[in-house]
Order: sequence, then C-alpha cells, then structure tokens
Amino acid sequence: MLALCCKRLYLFIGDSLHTHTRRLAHSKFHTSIRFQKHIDRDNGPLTLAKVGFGCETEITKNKKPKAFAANLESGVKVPSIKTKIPKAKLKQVEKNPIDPNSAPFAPKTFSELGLSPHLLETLEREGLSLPTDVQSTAIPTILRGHDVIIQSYTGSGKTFAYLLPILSRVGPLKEAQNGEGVTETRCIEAVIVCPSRELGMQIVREAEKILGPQNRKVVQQLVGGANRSRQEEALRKNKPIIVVGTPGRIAEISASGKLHTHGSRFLVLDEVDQLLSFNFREDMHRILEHVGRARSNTQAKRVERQTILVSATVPFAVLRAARGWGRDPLLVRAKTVLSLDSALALGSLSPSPSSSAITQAAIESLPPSLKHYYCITKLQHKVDTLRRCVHAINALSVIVFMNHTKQLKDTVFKLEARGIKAAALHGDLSKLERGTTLKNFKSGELRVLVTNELSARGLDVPECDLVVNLDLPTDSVHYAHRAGRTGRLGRKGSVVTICEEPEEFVVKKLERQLGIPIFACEFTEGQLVLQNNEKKVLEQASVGNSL
Ligand SMILES: Nc1ncnc2c1ncn2[C@@H]1O[C@H](COP(=O)(O)OP(=O)(O)OP(=O)(O)O)[C@@H](O)[C@H]1O
Repeated sequence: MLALCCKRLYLFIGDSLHTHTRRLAHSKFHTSIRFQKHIDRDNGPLTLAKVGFGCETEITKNKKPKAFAANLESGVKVPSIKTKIPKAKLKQVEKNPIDPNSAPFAPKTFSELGLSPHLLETLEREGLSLPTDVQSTAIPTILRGHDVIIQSYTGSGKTFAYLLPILSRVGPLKEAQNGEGVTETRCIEAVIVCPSRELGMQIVREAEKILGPQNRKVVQQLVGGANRSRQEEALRKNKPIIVVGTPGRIAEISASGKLHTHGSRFLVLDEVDQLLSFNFREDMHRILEHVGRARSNTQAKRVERQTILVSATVPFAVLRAARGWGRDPLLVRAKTVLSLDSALALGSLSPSPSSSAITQAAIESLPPSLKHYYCITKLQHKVDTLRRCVHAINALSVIVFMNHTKQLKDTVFKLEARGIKAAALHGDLSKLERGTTLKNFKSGELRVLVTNELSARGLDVPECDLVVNLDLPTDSVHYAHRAGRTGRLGRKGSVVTICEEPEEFVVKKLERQLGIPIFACEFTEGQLVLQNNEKKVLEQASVGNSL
C-alpha cells in the first residue's frame, strides 16, 4: 500500500513540482536552508529530501501529507496533493505520512523527475523511458534551481542529465506545454561550452534529437573551424534559444557584439576539467563574465543564472572554480547529492589537488564493465600487433589513441595496407572532413578511428567495442577518458594498451593507481592469449565482477 502511495506521490510530485516550478519559472531560485540541511546529512541512500522534496515542518506540524516539494521561496505554498487514493485509504496515509528523509528516491521512469509532459512524449518517441542513475539525481536537482557539478563515469548519460531539465525550462518544449505558441522575441537562454568541435556537434545532435526537426533552429552550433560569418548570420536570422560551442568561437562572436547572452539562464561547461586548462583561460573568463549578466547600462544584476559543470573527472581545480562561479553548487553523482563542504568532509573530494585525488576522480570515471589488457611488442611491430588485436577480439568499432597527430596518418596507411578500413581524426582536418570521418566511423563503414586525446573527449560512439592505446596515456585521468569511449551506458568493452618492454612499468603504475586489473596478453593465431598466471587472475576477477 505504502509503495503504491509512494508511486502516486512521485507522479503527483512530478506534476506539482512542474506546476509549481512553472509558476516560479521566472522567479528567483535559491537553495532553501531546509534543503541544504537535508543534503548535508550523511552520504546515505538518495532520498526524496536529498533531491529537494519534503519539508518536515509542513508534515510534522500539520500532520497532513502535503505535496513533497521544498518551498523554493518562503511563503510560496506548493499545491496540496490531489491524490486519487479513496478517502478511507487517505486516512491511513495521514496516519503514517512518508518521511522524505527516509523515503528512498529511486525513480524508475523520466515521468517521476518533474519533466514537462511534452518533453516526456518526445523521450517516449525516442525510446528513452529509463533514466540513468546520474540523470535521476541531476534532473530534479537542476529543476529545483541549483547550481551543480555533475560527475559520473564516461558514457553514463551526463549530456541528457543537463539537457533535459534545460529543455524543460526553455524553448518550445517549455512553451508548448504552457499551451502558448512559440513567442517571437526569442533570446539566448542557455549557453553550452565544451572543449572540442566533435563534442559540440554531438551535443547539438542530442538536443535536436529531443527537439525534433520542426525545432531545428532552436539550437545553434558555434564551434571553431566552422564558417564564422555563417554562424553570425544564423544567429541573426534564426534567433536560437540554445547555443553550443567551443570557448574561442563563443568568446570571439560575443566580443564582436553579435552574441547576446546577458539574459541567459543556464551556463553549462561540459568536460569542465578540460575547459580550465590554460589555453581556454581568457575565453572562459569572458564567457563567465557575460553569460547571465545584465548589460552595463541597465542594473548590473545577474539574472538567476544556473551554472552547471560536467565531467567524468572532477579534480580539485574544478571544485575551487565551482565555488566562485556558482551559488552553493551541489555535487551530483549517480544516487548522491552532496554540498561541496560535505563532499570534502566525507573525503569524496580531496581538498588538495594531490595525485590521489586526481586518481580517485579517474577511478570514478571508469565504466565498471570494461576489461583491461596490455601487450608488449617492439615499436616497429606495433601496428601489426594492433591488427592482430582487432582480429583476435573480433572488434567491429575500434578507437585507437596516439599522442602525436603526425603519427596518425602513418598508422592509418599501414592499417589500410593490411586490409583494415581506417581513418584519422584530428584538429588539422576541416570541419567537413571531421564530420565525414565521424559519420563513416559511426555507420560502420570505417572499422578503426585513429585519433588523439582532445578530439576524442566526450566522443560518443555507442557501438565502440574496443579502445587501443598505441601510445601510452600521460596519466590515469587520460587513461580513464580514453577507456570511457567504449563500454558506453553499461555495454561491454575492452581496452588494450600496446607498449614496449621498457614501458611496462607505466602500465603497472596505472593498474595500481586505478585499482583495476590490466591483464598481460598476446595475440597469436587469431586469439587473445593471457600470459602465464593472468588466466587465474582473470577468472578470479570475473568471479569478483559477477558477485
Ligand atoms: N536514459 C537513457 N536511455 C538510453 N540511452 C541514453 C540515456 N541517456 C543517454 N543515453 C545515450 O547514452 C550514450 C552516452 O550518453 P552521454 O554521451 O551523455 O554520456 P556521458 O556520460 O556524457 O559520456 P562522456 O563522459 O564520455 O561524455 C548516448 O548515445 C546517449 O544518447
């Protein structure tokens, strides 16, 4: 019975939250003290309270189960629950109202997260009915107006974790469910920044997938390498509501006065740890200063901009930046929401940028289902070992990482000479060449994509079943981001590092730092053969995994 009440409660929560927040859509959101108190509890299971539902005083004082939705603004009452539970039964519910602090928040569908009905229909149409863990936690927290840092392992659905609440609040899906037509005076309400063109175009595609072909003009890409005057023309003509781009191009067009983001309500920094690197510093400073800032000739008050930072790895620098860029940002992970202070207190974020903190972040970013191997060979035999590895694992979609762009072409040439369809992806390619290469790889026309670190950040090719390090990654974070290109959203995936004898100690160091077994193997007669006692270790490890 209680479970049924919970279920109905969640559904009404979604509606009441939605109705409620719709009314508050333009009013000031701020973290209610009560909400902070909830989430600063221990790092226990995710509860209604921890994602912002539930106000004890309303329950204990009146002993009546009111809609579980924290007052986002004092004095604003949430609509009381219009439950369908028969009167007699309601008595029972009144007798033991659900305590939001202990009621587990374990939504099974998107409809329990407070997204707009129109958006839910679209997700259904796209065959997306089940939120991932990080989406279940991030979506209600963002809908409640909080600044957040979203951290979850690669391929766990972080893009939708921020896109869906934004599309629920701005653009045609929000207006459509108000029954209003699309208003004429559209301004840029969300700015999404990412470090690479590929990731930028991928985010645009994910947004277009949800918005549908009739709303293609709502999102505009502003990535480097594309034709700037065409982008400026599109901004003027289409009046997009969401822009997605790389820091340099966004800052450049903003400085030219052709990009007006002072009214933007959302700023998303995807792969934020990369965006903090030195070469983006100036552009990022401009973006942070302008997005969601009223023009100087009006009141220089900042609109209620929500700042959303996203990455699989959240080193201390991100933590420090988040404090300065946001208001009481919350650390959102799969099944947990923590304030930064309690994250530090619980040791889940180290205050010092020590290597252990960075490695900890890398460990958390690794998809759990991956199998890791390494194979020793001579430098001149690396490409042939790669060929044998691809055949032994029978991989159909392989991403190969190298550290220097000039080596990529040579590797592609050698693979093609051995009958494997391959192509290189790197920054020197034109936008068209990169797009075509990615399209051919995703369609399966190309079996191997040889690339470097930056082009691959956030790259999402669900079919990728093998990642090969032909050059060693520089540290555990790079290893983790490379590995995360496979095993997307819980799929199986293998990671093979091909190195020379003198480099074996580096692999062993990565194995210790990441706390994962990386099995020594070789590829003979079309098989992956484990070295000496690795077989036993692998059996133990797989038993461990299956437990
Ligand atoms: N709830 C869902 N149900 C089904 N598929 C989903 C869901 N959420 C996301 N996906 C798909 O899973 C894939 C990975 O999502 P996404 O790229 O957002 O992961 P990520 O965590 O951002 O990865 P990375 O850290 O590499 O950027 C995408 O193809 C996306 O369309």
